[in-house]
Amino acid sequence: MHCPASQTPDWLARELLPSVPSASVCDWLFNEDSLTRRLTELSNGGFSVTPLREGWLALRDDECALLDVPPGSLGWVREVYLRGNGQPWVFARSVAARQALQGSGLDLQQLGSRSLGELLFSDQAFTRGELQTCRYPSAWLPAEAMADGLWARRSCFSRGPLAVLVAEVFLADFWPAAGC
Ligand SMILES: C=C(O[C@@H]1C=C(C(=O)O)C=C[C@H]1O)C(=O)O
Repeated sequence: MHCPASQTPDWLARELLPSVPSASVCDWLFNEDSLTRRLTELSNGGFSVTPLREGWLALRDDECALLDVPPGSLGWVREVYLRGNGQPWVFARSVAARQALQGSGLDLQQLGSRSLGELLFSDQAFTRGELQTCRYPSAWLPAEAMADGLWARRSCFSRGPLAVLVAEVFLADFWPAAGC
């Protein structure tokens, strides 16, 4: 799905943000620990993952740029809700280019409602790249979660030639639950 340039977000590292969010928001945007672990703690064990859409799709321009593959490259796309006590707290979109996945041994297609984080954080061979943030385009969210100006973050988990780009959008109901 080609997105007009006006919609392609400007992902920025913390030090490049024109205005820095509150300390509590920054903690969620830039903390490098597993979000699965943190949401499990915040929900007192009430964490769950709901797959929304998965499949081989053309990756978006901002994804291709970061993964350093040609525009329109095919990749595995996994979109999920991360829920706290049943409430959608985060919309996550994780992608990996098809040619990098093939032969990598990483089988994203079998994950289902297990957390991708359990895979990425249990394998010491994965290294996490810089965390970047943006205000996520509302049109890229599921209809029921659409809202302007939601904070998102993304980072790339790499293992040799394989790169998994994980974007996490904090939904409106998350911030009151986190006490922010
Ligand atoms: C990278 C992590 O995995 C989480 C789990 C995801 C999934 O199951 O699709 C997506 C985004 C992540 O927040 C993590 O726990 O930090």
